[in-house]
Amino acid sequence: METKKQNFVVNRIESLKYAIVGALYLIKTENAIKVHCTSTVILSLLGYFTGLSKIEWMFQFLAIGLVISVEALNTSIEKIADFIQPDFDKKIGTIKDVSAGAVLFAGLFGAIIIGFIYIPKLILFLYQ
Ligand SMILES: Nc1ncnc2c1ncn2[C@@H]1O[C@H](COP(=O)(O)OP(=O)(O)OP(=O)(O)O)[C@@H](O)[C@H]1O
Repeated sequence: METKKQNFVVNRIESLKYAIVGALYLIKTENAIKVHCTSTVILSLLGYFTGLSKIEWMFQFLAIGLVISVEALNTSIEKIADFIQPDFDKKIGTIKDVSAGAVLFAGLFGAIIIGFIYIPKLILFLYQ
């Protein structure tokens, strides 16, 4: 029983290692992910200096996490598509377009959340 429990913990740590390798690969190779990481730093600094509330921080990180996660899945789908069909294929094109559409949805709603947080602060800053 103890061995099984240990294996479970070891397996989880192994999986985490693979996930970190994947995340580092994305950061090193994908321009979109680099842009999102830069945006994360900028938004975190902006949040710090504008004094976000706990709820605003939660929504900001939720929006950032949503966009980065969907972008990562989109990259994964693109790579699978390129692997199974390196040549031009209408169906592959649709698969990639749909996957890119998911990123667009996440980005759009992420931007709305960020807008809800910062637009009132901007208005207050400009007119007070
Ligand atoms: N093998 C293919 N067959 C048909 N259409 C393709 C194929 N590869 C790409 N496309 C079309 O080109 C678009 C862009 O594909 P691509 O793989 O270059 O994604 P991208 O968003 O430009 O990639 P990145 O995330 O690296 O910037 C797809 O959404 C699709 O419409």
